[in-house]
Amino acid sequence: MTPPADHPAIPQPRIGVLLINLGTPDAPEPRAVKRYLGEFLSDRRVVELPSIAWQPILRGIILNTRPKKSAHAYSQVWTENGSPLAAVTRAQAEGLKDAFGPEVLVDWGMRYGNPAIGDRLHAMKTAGCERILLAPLYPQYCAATTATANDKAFAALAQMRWQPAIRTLPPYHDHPAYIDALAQTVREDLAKLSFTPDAIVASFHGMPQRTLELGDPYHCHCQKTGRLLSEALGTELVVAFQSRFGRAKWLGPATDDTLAALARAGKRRVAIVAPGFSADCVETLEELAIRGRETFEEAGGTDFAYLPCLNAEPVGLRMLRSILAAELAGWLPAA
Ligand SMILES: C=CC1=C(C)c2cc3[nH]c(cc4nc(cc5[nH]c(cc1n2)c(C)c5CCC(=O)O)C(CCC(=O)O)=C4C)c(C)c3C=C
Ligand SMILES: [Fe+2]
Ligand SMILES: [Fe+2]
Repeated sequence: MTPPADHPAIPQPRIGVLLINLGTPDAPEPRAVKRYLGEFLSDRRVVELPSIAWQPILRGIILNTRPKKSAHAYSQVWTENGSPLAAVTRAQAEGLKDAFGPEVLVDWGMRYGNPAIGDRLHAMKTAGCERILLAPLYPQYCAATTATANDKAFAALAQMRWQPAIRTLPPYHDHPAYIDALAQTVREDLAKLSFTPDAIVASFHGMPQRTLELGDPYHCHCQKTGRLLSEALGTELVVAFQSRFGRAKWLGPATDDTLAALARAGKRRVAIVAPGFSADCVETLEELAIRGRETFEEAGGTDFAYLPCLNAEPVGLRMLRSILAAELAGWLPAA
């Protein structure tokens, strides 16, 4: 039946998959970094302090000191395609473009900065997506990453008259496809090294210790990934937590202390991998690959290798395709 002439246009129904990562500055410059950090560190899921106490510290101290230092870190890893985190997340979305058939649109968005989650959800809805899978690309669940990404998406959906049906990607810290993909890349990368490491470190992003006590499963998810990866590789892994921020107690052991302690204990050859990051970013490429190496060598280490994340490598894309396809079950026509 033809709709009346004044009926709003209704596009062909489609399914959307929105890959979500943390977000990154638009440029490796203090002004852009300040804007990004201002949004990121004002998120009450990230810094769980009352605004009245935190905002004066953030605006009065942190945003006047940190952007310059962080901009320098970003400038050391910036690529011709922009920030590594954005470049890789874009490449992951492009790499999965045809993975689920012509009726599935794969896009990407960032929790902070650009492309904004709300803008991408509106674009997907305009393109006809009546069902959307939100996929925060954090293998280990954390309120400061997974939950806030979903919160942001739901805040955008709250503005829509005709909301799409929504699913969210669960944590995949112990998913066999994820562990197998990690084990395969670690094995292949180790085989390319000119040395055999005395120790392999699995470094995860840190969190305040208090979040573990309050019931966030992040620490347990990281430990489980570490154990499963160690079992898959058939070798011991040293689990550590990086990127300490602020004065509160954070999960430990700290990655920098661990690297120095290994060197001092005579483990002179070390490889380090960051299984909690689905894309290489300033935290892996600058903090681990550059500063981690310096820390290790200053403590007497001789050989250091940073092993890249799964990124948009074929093995990483195969893993994402498999875990996303499982979440689309019942939405996609049976294969
Ligand atoms: C992978 C999980 C992550 C958790 C958990 C996390 C918690 C967390 N982070 C900060 C502070 C900063 N993080 C920064 C960068 C950053 N963090 C993650 C991931 C997690 N963060 C990623 C992927 C990145 C890289 C972004 C990029 O542009 O490449 C930064 C910015 C860099 C810097 O200035 O050092 C800060 C600050 C807190 C406070 C926190 C939990 C409480
Ligand atoms: Fe972080
Ligand atoms: Fe735990």
